[in-house]
Amino acid sequence: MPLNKEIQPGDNDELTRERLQATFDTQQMAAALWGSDLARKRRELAKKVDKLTVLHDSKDMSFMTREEKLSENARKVVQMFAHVADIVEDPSDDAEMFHLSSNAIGHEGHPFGVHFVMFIPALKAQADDEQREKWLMPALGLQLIGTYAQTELGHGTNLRALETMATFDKATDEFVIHTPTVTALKWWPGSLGKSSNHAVVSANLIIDGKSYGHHNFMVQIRDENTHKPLKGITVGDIGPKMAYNASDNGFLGFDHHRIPRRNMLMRHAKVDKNGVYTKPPHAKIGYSAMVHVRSVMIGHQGMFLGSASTIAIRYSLVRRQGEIKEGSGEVKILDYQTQQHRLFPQLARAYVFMFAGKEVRELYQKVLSDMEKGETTLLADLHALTSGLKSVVTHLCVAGMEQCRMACGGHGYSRASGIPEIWGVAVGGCTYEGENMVMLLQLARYLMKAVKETKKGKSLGRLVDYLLLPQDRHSLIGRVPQGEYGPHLAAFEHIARRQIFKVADELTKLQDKGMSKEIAWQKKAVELQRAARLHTRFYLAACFHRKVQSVVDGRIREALADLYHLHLNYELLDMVNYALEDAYLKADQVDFIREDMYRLLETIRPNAISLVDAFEFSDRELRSVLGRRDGHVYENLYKWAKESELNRADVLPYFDKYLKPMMLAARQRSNI
Ligand SMILES: CCCCCCCCCC/C=C\C/C=C/C(=O)SCCNC(=O)CCNC(=O)[C@H](O)C(C)(C)COP(=O)(O)OP(=O)(O)OC[C@H]1O[C@@H](n2cnc3c(N)ncnc32)[C@H](O)[C@@H]1OP(=O)(O)O
Ligand SMILES: Cc1cc2nc3c(=O)[nH]c(=O)nc-3n(C[C@H](O)[C@H](O)[C@H](O)COP(=O)(O)OP(=O)(O)OC[C@H]3O[C@@H](n4cnc5c(N)ncnc54)[C@H](O)[C@@H]3O)c2cc1C
Repeated sequence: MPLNKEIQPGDNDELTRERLQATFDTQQMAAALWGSDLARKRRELAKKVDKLTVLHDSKDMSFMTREEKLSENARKVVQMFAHVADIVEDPSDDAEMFHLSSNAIGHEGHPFGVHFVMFIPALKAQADDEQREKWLMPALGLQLIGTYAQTELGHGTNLRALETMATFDKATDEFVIHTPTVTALKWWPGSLGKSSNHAVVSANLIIDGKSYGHHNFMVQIRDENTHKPLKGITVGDIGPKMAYNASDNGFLGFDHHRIPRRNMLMRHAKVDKNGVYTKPPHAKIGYSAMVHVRSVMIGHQGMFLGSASTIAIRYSLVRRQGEIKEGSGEVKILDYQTQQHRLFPQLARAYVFMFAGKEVRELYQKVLSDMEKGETTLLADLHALTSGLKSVVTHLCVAGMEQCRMACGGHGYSRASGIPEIWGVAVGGCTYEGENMVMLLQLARYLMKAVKETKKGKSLGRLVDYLLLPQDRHSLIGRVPQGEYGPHLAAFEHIARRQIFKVADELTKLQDKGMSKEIAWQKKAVELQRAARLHTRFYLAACFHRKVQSVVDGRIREALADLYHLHLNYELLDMVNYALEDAYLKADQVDFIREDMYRLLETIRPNAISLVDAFEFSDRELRSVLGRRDGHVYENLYKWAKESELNRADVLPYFDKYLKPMMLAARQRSNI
């Protein structure tokens, strides 16, 4: 059977020649990346979106003001829901809906972003049956627009310091929601500024003067018809951001605003009409919407890096600059070893982040169904895993995307490349849903607990059972037959385990000297977050291994294995200092890793375009002139530039207003 190679009439010949070299079928690789069902659905929905002009951008968003962006994406999201039944197979499938919104709307935000990613998950996990009936059904039916209002102007990380109050008034069976200070204003919630009319609000539950910590409450903030803020509510937009400017992240204040008692989300924690409080089965069960987003972010971030890699690799096969051999003509920039070294490891990361995203979603679904039954044993594991992955993946994604941008030279800096916007969206992920450093320290807590268990000969679970294994003193990399990569994965494991035990021992020593646990933690915090990073990078490498092993088709497995082996080499070199510290690796082994990495860059080179084609991003979804599937970059860059709002007239008013008078005056002065 012929292999699918994504060749279409009118493609740039250079790209066609590249595509013909592929050793595998891109549609089969897409199935490995997305899962065969989702890959098929993506392909079909992209075709349908192409035909539905109401879903198309009315002009490039780069040339729009914020208000135009908000209005444009509100228009498109409404059209998207109006046509949803004709486009997707299952509107309740988040993954399919995400791809529809990625194609039709892009990633700059829209009024229902937080509604679907946090508001609804919060209701699903935390509202009781009656409350689900009251709010979840209307929310799913788009009768209301919700947001998730937790962060305040003064505090985002330290949730225990949130100031918004929900004081129970027994006499009226209501909560009084109040913002006592300016720092207590809710700040940042997506779509709050101008779009939402409901919010899940985190506030301190106070009953008879006693605080029970923050809980979640359903608050209507705007009138459903006039959209005006309700009495006692102040709400607005927090202003422009680095990116994500089609989202109206907002502020929100309450002046003794009253809501019924039953507006507290009461699936787990409860308050009855007498003010009697019932504790939830797990203290952090109210954090489930955050865990949900962290779990979806992993795959999304992989996709962002996949988009940037697609743009940079396709462009690097169109762009020619300089000669390798004098007189033999200019080469494609992807033929430079430095360009391959810059881009292929990012491509490999995009692949593994997408695989890890799938694994973590499966664990999330399991924990969610356990929670339905009041079972919370796996919550700590999920929290630890998502905290580490969220931090490492977002950090490596933005570092990788920056490489992609620089690899495109000057044109990468233009918004026409599409990279600045996705970079800006991805970098937000380092901050939202828990600042990365803070989340790494959450994982470190879990790892330190795991060490304690290990010392008793027990394991906390599958994610950390490698801590029970003995340490090898020396690596076998380069000491076993060429082509065996078991020792590479073992090196990730060794490095992570060593750092985890090292910092655990250091903490114990400090405490043995009389230092408090908290101060010892501070003294070792940098080392602790390193342990969390190394553990997560081991998890990612092991996840890549699991994926390669699971592929049945030989050609796909071989092409994926090349990326996996490149990933092992590149990441090990990135963290090689840890392996040199205890002489686990010797200098000749480091050279071996490097040489093997250079060999793999050459092996991957002919498959490069097909490895990015396999993401199957449509041009509409990619929104990049440089990353166009057909490779016709230059004529379209020129066309794009002509759309610039500055080109609407040859002479703009500021010339007559400022520059001309200044030059005239200067000329007059020089004539005197
Ligand atoms: C159709 C789909 C469309 C998709 C479109 C997508 C587009 C949308 C894009 C949206 C963009 C942005 C949305 C962003 C939203 C937000 O940012 S919402 C706000 C997020 N905020 C945070 O993440 C705050 C971070 N801070 C925290 O999580 C906590 O404060 C912190 C964990 C740091 C500490 O919490 P405390 O309550 O103070 O904890 P403490 O009392 O010290 O106890 C620690 C203890 O608790 C365990 N723990 C903490 N969290 C959890 C959890 N979630 N689950 C389980 N366990 C948890 C922790 O491990 C400790 O346990 P230990 O046993 O004591 O060690
Ligand atoms: C694009 C975007 C969308 C958002 N959407 C929402 C939303 O829909 N709803 C919502 O409620 N919020 C939202 N947020 C807010 C977001 O969740 C918070 O900004 C985030 O949790 C970080 O909190 P912070 O801003 O208080 O940072 P800070 O905690 O002030 O962080 C500042 C620095 O202090 C360090 N730091 C803080 N605490 C510790 C610690 N314990 N140990 C070590 N270092 C520490 C951090 O590592 C960081 O370097 C959004 C934010 C962004 C950027």
